[in-house]
Amino acid sequence: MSSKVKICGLRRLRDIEMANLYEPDYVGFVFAASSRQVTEEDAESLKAELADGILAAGVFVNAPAVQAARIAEKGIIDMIQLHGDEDEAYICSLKRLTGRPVIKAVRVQSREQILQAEKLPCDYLLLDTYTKGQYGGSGKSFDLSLIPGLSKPFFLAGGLNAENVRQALEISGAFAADVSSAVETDGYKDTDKVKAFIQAVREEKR
Ligand SMILES: O=C(O)c1ccccc1NCC(=O)[C@H](O)[C@H](O)COP(=O)(O)O
Repeated sequence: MSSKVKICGLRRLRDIEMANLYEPDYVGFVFAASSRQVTEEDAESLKAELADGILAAGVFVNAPAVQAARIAEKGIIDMIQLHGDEDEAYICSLKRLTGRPVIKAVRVQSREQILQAEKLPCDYLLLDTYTKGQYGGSGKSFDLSLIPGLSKPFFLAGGLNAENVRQALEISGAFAADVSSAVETDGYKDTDKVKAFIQAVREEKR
């Protein structure tokens, strides 16, 4: 099956116009502390302009479940992406409150850690690079040989770019490729880089 693609950290109207043009499967709005952080109000305006077929994931780090639930309830996000220390009880309550798919990020340090995370009641994993003091969006890659055989679909993240993404998808067997840093110039999403990344993922289909 062909791989999906997610562009994370959109925060300007022009980012949404770019997404509508190149049609990634998913975009991400970062609500956690980050240079890419958006407010609920920003995200609401951006989602209103996003084409119907593109799903928006809200990215949270140890946020109160009611915050994510409120944003989902307003229709600002279609999926919930958790990058902190959220546990089974937290994920269960979020699913009960929202009924939305949950993506649980793992900042990969070991194979065992990924296998443990697979037992969580999330719909997808997102395997990302462990960087001390940073919850995501580091632009750094990790050792793909740490990824065990998984029955749960997973997003592959961490230092992907248009040059390395096809090989990374082939090696890992990921359901989707997720990118942020490599499709930016000076901290903002760059149309040409986004286009090249999406094309690279989609060429992998052939
Ligand atoms: O991107 C951020 O600033 C961020 C901050 C806090 C938690 C998660 C964050 N990003 C989540 C993502 O989905 C990124 O796309 C993922 O970490 C990959 O980023 P990159 O290595 O820069 O491509």
